[in-house]
Amino acid sequence: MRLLMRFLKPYRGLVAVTLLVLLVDNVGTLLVPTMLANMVNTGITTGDVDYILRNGLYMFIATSMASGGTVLGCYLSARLAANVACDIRNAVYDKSLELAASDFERFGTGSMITRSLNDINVIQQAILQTIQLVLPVPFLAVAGIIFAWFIDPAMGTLLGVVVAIVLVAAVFTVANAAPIFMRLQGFIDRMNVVLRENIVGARVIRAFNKERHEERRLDEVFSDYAANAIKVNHLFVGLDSSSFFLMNIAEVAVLWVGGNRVGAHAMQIASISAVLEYAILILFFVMMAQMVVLTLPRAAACLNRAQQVLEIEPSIVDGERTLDDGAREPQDEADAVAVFDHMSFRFDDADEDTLCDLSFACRRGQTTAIVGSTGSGKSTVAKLLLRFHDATKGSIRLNGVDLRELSQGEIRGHIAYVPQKAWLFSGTVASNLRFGNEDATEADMLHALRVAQSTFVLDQPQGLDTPVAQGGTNFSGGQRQRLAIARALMKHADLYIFDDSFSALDFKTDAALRHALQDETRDAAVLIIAQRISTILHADQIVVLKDGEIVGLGTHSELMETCEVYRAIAESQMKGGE
Ligand SMILES: Nc1ncnc2c1ncn2[C@@H]1O[C@H](COP(=O)(O)OP(=O)(O)OP(=O)(O)O)[C@@H](O)[C@H]1O
Repeated sequence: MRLLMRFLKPYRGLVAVTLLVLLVDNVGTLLVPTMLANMVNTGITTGDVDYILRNGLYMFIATSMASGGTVLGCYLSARLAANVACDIRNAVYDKSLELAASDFERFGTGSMITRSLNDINVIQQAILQTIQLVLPVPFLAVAGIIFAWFIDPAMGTLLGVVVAIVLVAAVFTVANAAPIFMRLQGFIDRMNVVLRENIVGARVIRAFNKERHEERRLDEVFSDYAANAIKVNHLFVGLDSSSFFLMNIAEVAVLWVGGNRVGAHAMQIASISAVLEYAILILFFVMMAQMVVLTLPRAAACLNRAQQVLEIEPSIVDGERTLDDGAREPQDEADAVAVFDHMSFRFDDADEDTLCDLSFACRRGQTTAIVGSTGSGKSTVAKLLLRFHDATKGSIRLNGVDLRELSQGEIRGHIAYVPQKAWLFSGTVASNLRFGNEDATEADMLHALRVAQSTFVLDQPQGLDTPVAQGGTNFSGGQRQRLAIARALMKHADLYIFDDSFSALDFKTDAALRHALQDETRDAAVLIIAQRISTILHADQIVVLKDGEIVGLGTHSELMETCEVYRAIAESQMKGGE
């Protein structure tokens, strides 16, 4: 609730105007039955045309208030709900970008998608329906009973008793329904996770003939959701029918008691229809409010889930220093761009260090390579440099400043990164390249494409405007890698990181690309993570990792003589046909 208040606060004015408009609508609606009764009881029975015309005008004004108020109220409340939902959605998204990888993993991608889309839609609907259908109920009920009481105190009392009975029944139903709605959101989360896995991994499922197995798994998840949704529908059906039954009973009671009162000359005939209208109006709103209130626990659960994301304290806190603060490595290390200083790192959920006591420097104008068997921690080195995680022991410095003292934006502004899995965004080649530099000219883009050996784009009829599907799936693995490299080259960085970015390239393209890169990155440090020895053969220094520890550091020829692990990797690849 606190969260909702926080997001409603900027719209205080809109909230006030919306409530005022709804009040005008409700007052108009309540006045019409009494005016109609007066017109019949006084105007028509006495034949007073002036009275009928005057009262008709008042009725017209009241009806205009009611109908105008309804239209405007619907518009304003829809606008308010949409704005608040949009703000919550943006806040959740912004927070998800702030979170460190380990923070994000606490929720998982599937749950984050449900929280950002489905949950916030539920909140939006709840805000809208609460304003339109729940908030008017107390006013309509109290004012309607008072109006009926003024027409005839006995009828007012009768209406009060009926409304009280219906309200007690509503409270009872809502209390029983709340847990079912709370569970529903959890099932949606689960469906999202399993569906995502199945859609993304569809080809693997087919390749392993696991369609039946996955169908059963999905069926289980869908059935759980369906069983719960059916319970919800039973509830609504029960509620609907009992509400209409109570409404009809109330109408009969009003006609019965009203008829007797007219027979006893205690009330005039048209007053029965006025009281009947108040009864129907109040009971209809109570019925609708009941339906909405039933869904509020679900909306509260959704709000709570959004709050869980918004309240999480990112485990990576931005520092305040900038790289222009003047700190530099000592004179003899002046060319060091990134320095690992006895750095160790352990994942939160791991029992031992993934990287242990790493010490090496990536120097300006030089290429540093990292090799090692799979799982030895190569990609983790890149992620630490980008501050997706913080070192557990020791430190990493960028241009002489400890990464923990810098903001993530500052760090990433000085690093160009090509991830292991080359991911492209839906759009065009140009829009993907501009991701690296918003102000890039066409000449900049063509240059980056040439360096990255991606001129195949220019052979396409649309050139730079060639469409790119989500993830870049309309390109081959090697083409995607080269476009991701071109995107990184759009940025003028101090450090270029290529995480296994040449693995899908043939040897000729790999060699041509590395040759072109040399000129391009002459003034920067380059870090290449690779599995293939041929890719890093000419690196100025090669770091050999084994189980997260450095077991060799030197050039290719030095390591061939001194490092057994390196020699074993190199020899296995030579035998493999290189
Ligand atoms: N988010 C994580 N939580 C826990 N452990 C992780 C996580 N990510 C990676 N690891 C572990 O850290 C180790 C190093 O992973 P990393 O991806 O750095 O290896 P790599 O040398 O790049 O492997 P590859 O060559 O296969 O890409 C692995 O044992 C892996 O299981």
